[in-house]
Amino acid sequence: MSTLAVLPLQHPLILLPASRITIPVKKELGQQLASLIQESEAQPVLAAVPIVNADSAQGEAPVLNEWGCVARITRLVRPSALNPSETYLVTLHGITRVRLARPLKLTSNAPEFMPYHPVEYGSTSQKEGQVPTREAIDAFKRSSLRLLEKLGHDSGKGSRRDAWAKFSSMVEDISDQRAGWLADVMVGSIISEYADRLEFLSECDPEERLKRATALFIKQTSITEVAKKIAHAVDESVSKQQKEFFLRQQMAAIQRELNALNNSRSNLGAGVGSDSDSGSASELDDDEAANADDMADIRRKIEAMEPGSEERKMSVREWRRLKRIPQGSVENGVIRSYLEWLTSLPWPSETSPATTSAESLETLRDRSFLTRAREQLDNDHYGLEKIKRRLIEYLAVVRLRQLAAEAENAKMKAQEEKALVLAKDAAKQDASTKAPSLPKPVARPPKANPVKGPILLFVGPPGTGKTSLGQSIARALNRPFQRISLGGVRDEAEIRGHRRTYVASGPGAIVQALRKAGRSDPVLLLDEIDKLGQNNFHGDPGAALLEVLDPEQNHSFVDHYLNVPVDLSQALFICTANSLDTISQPLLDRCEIITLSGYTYDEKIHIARRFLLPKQLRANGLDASQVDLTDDALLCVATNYTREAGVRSLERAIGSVVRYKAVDWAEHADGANGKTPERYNPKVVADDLEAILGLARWDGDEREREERRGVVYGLVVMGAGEGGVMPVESIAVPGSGHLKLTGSLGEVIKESGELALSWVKTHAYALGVTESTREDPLRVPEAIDIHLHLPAGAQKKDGPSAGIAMTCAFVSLLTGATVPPHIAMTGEITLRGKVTPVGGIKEKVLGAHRAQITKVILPYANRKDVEQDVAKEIRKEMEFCFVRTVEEALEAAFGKGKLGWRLKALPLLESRL
Ligand SMILES: Nc1ncnc2c1ncn2[C@@H]1O[C@H](COP(=O)(O)OP(=O)(O)OP(=O)(O)O)[C@@H](O)[C@H]1O
Repeated sequence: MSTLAVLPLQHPLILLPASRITIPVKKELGQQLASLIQESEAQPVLAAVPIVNADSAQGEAPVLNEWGCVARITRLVRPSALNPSETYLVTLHGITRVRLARPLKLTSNAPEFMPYHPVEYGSTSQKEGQVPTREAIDAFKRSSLRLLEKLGHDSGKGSRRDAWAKFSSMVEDISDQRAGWLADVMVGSIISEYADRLEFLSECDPEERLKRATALFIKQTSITEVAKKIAHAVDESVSKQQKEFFLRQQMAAIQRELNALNNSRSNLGAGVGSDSDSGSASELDDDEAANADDMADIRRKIEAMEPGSEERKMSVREWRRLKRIPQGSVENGVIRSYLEWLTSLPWPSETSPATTSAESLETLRDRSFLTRAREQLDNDHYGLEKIKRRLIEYLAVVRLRQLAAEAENAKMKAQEEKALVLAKDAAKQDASTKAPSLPKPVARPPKANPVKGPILLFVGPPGTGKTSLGQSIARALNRPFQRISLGGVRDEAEIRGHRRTYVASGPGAIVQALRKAGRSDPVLLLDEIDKLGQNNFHGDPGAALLEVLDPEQNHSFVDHYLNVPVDLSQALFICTANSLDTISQPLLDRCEIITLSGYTYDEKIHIARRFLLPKQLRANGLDASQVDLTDDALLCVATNYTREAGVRSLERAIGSVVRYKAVDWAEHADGANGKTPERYNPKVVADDLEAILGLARWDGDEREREERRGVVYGLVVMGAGEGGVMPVESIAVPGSGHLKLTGSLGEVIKESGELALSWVKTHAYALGVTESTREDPLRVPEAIDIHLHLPAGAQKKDGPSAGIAMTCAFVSLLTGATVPPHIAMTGEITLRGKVTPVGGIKEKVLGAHRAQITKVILPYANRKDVEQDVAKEIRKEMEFCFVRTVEEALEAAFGKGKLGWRLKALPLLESRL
């Protein structure tokens, strides 16, 4: 009997001989173990005895097993210095069984220290040294080999399987004396049942131990078998579910087919449009039937595609992929929507290879086509004579080219057919002599030359009828009309589509429009191309448009999403823009510019009467007898409420008036508030407008214009292409002879200001501002700065056309003479005092007319613009002064003799220059 330190092992830990465990121990215990290690020379041993009652963790006194295991402490890991409260880790290696010589009673805090206790080694008993009987060893070997084989089989490939195989070879080779030891090793590593292990620990007779191990292994083998069987059963039930799902899917497909068959039968029986059966079908079945119908539709469309064409090849490829991919998967949805897009485009088909539709061809062939087109334009738009004339020319060209292309097409087709007949004859002759040759692939039939008509670009302020002219052209040509809004398009993909790899990708605006049009020859209106985003990291949307608009390239336009060339050569493109400034040069080069500059009041009244009022009456459910808008009232709306180049706000205002009258009429008709239908007054006069539309926005605007020193009125064209009047204000402030320019001015307009001041300084003596030619009017008699400002500072302004207005402003400021507020001017000046022509005359004159300016000063070279572009009524109503020099401009602005010229001074100055 000897004494050993007893280490109680927490429930359910057990250490068997020949096994190893690593367990955490508390600080006190760790320290005790550490001192044990320090005291002993070799690796110290202790008795690891399991605590058998599971409740000891909850504070009950622990009960130790009678048997334990002598263990060698092979390793002790101390907690780190940084965190000393951590537990120790001790690794024990079981050596042999040990029995407590007498029961050891522990207090509840037992695991915190190791008592020394007398023990008896199992090996000292006589039984331990005995060799087990042959039968026991054979039974043990058999059972362990069987178990190991099962474990190896179930663990699949890898290191575990190898470990079991190693065990097997050990079992086979083990000597009879060592069989007990092997039983310990195997039970330690295979058996996990606590009670079994505890019992096994108490068995010190090798014979008995082998028998017990045999029993345990047999039990384990059957457990493994049962577990496998259960797993297999679960597996089977899952695959059964899958099978059931698959069969259900098939059943649904069969059901759909039967439904389709029934539907077609009932349609045949009851005639098309009958829905006698539909009541009995469930909504849920409808969905499936619709799905099947869609697929059939896609299939039909693919079959109708021209054989051998790119689109057909692509569709067939995708269709096959679609069939392979299970329904309901994401990929299936992606392919399906792609196929839906691809098949919904108007591709040339086997039956109609020519891309221009029969209806539009018929319209073009009609001899009265141009007369009808003219009628159509007249019916839709008032005035715009020049533009209509240009559009008729355009339509004539489109017609001629299209007809010529058709003729060419017919000729090519005839040739092709002839060649085909010849080839067939030759094949017949060949067949009689040789083996039949393979059929040749069908090539795309000959195609009409693309119609390369000019691309029209309508430029003008909002509401001048650009979009509606495009619609009229489409109506005249009997083609579908589609509008593609490009305002704010920054991403090339919006025009060309996103590649299919993107989530939620789709085709671009062009392909979408083509699908909506349903024909390959629509009129496509590219609206607001001046608002197209510039080149950025999303690509260049303008560049994509260039390809669309280029007749040389657009017969094979590739949308990123479809990835199949689309023929756009039959489509007619019309662009619209408010101004040309932001349109890129290459894009402008492709277009023929048609300018719509706005309407005179007279034209507006006509447009309102003929088009806008009837349209609004229709929209609001009234007829002409219920609203009588007098000319005065219309003019008042146009002048005081909606001062614009176009007629959009006018239309809106008329809409408000009509709605007001609609309410009024309804009240009278219903007899509300003592009103009767007889007392209803349809007339709307100018005085009623304030009650309907509120206070006039522009009323008295002219009165605010004042005749002041240093202020003159210039003419401008604003961003949206609208002409108007802008004051040029200047004041003198104490300073040192500098010029300050404000109002968000660009480089050119700033230079123009400096130019004007230089001219004025040079002519200061002649104008009587200074007493000698050497004096600087900004320094003598007092040193001043001139501050010139153009209001609406938030709006960017540029261009040279404010030259004469600025000169007049400086002259007015320095001389004290003033320019009357009914005069406005535009014109560029040179350093030598010449007035050179400027653009936008029509818009500016119309703007001046709207602002009730009665006299405009313009460069002489712009005379022809006024004569050609400005309506007669306006020319009659306004006075035009065409000037060649600044002196003439000053005289026109200030009035004859108002400025005290020292005439003799001029030649002197000239010669000095
Ligand atoms: N000459 C005209 N005759 C009859 N109606 C006209 C005329 N000009 C414009 N309209 C009408 O004015 C309205 C606005 O025209 P539209 O939409 O074509 O303007 P837009 O020039 O395209 O403007 P935006 O630049 O804002 O797109 C339409 O209802 C149109 O029918």
